[in-house]
Amino acid sequence: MAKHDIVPDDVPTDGLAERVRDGLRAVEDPDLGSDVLESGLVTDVSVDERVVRIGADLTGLDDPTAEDVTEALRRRALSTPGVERATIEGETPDAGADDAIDGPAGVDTVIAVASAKGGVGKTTVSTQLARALAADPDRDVGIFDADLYGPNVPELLDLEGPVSANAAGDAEPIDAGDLTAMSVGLIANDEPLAWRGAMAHEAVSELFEDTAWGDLDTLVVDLPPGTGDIVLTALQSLPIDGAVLVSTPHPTSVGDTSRSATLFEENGVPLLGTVVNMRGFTCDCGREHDLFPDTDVEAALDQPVLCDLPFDERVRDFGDDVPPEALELADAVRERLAAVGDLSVPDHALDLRGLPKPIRHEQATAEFRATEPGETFYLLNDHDPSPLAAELVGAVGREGPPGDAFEEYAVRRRAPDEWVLAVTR
Ligand SMILES: Nc1ncnc2c1ncn2[C@@H]1O[C@H](COP(=O)(O)OP(=O)(O)OP(=O)(O)O)[C@@H](O)[C@H]1O
Repeated sequence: MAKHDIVPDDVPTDGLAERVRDGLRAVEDPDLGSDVLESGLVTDVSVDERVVRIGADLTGLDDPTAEDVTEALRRRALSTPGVERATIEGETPDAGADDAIDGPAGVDTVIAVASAKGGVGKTTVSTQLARALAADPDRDVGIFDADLYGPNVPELLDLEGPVSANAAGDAEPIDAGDLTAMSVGLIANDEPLAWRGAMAHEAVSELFEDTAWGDLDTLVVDLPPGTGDIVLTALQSLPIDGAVLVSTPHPTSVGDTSRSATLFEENGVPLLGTVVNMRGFTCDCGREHDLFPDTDVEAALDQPVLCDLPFDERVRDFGDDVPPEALELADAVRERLAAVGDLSVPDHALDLRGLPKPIRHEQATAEFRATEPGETFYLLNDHDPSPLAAELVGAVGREGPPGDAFEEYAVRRRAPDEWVLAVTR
């Protein structure tokens, strides 16, 4: 952020926003010719401790013009006596919203359950996890079966269609005891599923979006297996807060799971950990057998093992009692969610969404430089800010004395088009 050359301490901050607004009237809207306030290009001016934030609707302008206007607004704001810093924020309504779905309004947390391969127990784990989370009488929990090629949740929970629509035309989830459930299987009428590509993606995201989930604390999503396009588009379009991976302890399964982990990480979905399914069994004589005692899943995947599930009838029993291992899994998931949890974003976070790309870098660098040592710099973006973060940390880190450099930063995807970066200097 550019600093005002002279900041007389005695310039009062009372009425500063109004004085900045007056100054901005000298900037012309390049499309309409009138001043930027009259034309509505500037949508908001606020001041906090001599830091001015200007909301601007730059959506109709090409990048070079938007850059010029942004620069003119910033210069004008900084030339107002008493202003120390000035930041421009773009309008965000359509920023990056192409395929992204905003979370269902009443759903607090979405947990995805995924596996690298079919048949490793993903549906069993997601269904038992949902039941275990719902065992808390104070929590409302739903399950969304997005596994197009094996939508088995209805079978496990003994559910049948038809699915009815509410007055708004949204699909009503089916009551499944302590849970509510929706499955692509409930709308497919037992027809062979031969969905491909865009059609499959649309089926998953549309059903997710068009389901009347109501108020839920947690929604568990059983994703299709693999790392192909359908999983990719599902994890890019659904508002997932954290993912649980399911693997068997077989070294090949663990190797494949590490590729799934990479896919999730690359898409900014926090990994909560792995469930190692069919870890071992207890024989009739009572002895426990670990099928792959040498496999250190935690080390191989570099993420926590949430629980080891035995190969046992109990795990695949969806009767009245939730298996104790599933209750432990639910505890571990809640704990991990709290640990990786949402980065809460303060009001003063720099919101880069809606700004042309060249301006984003410039503004982020300026604000980051102005962050005091010990303070945390927060930034909102409509796509993964990791490359920008690495650039900031590298460039500004090198400016300080040796040993002062910092490399740690946290990136979270709060929604498909809302990413948060936090760096503490
Ligand atoms: N821990 C376990 N102990 C005993 N049986 C299990 C266990 N986990 C899963 N199973 C059984 O293994 C089979 C496959 O499980 P499941 O359907 O959950 O896998 P999946 O990964 O969802 O498969 P897909 O998505 O390919 O259909 C099912 O018959 C299930 O009952």
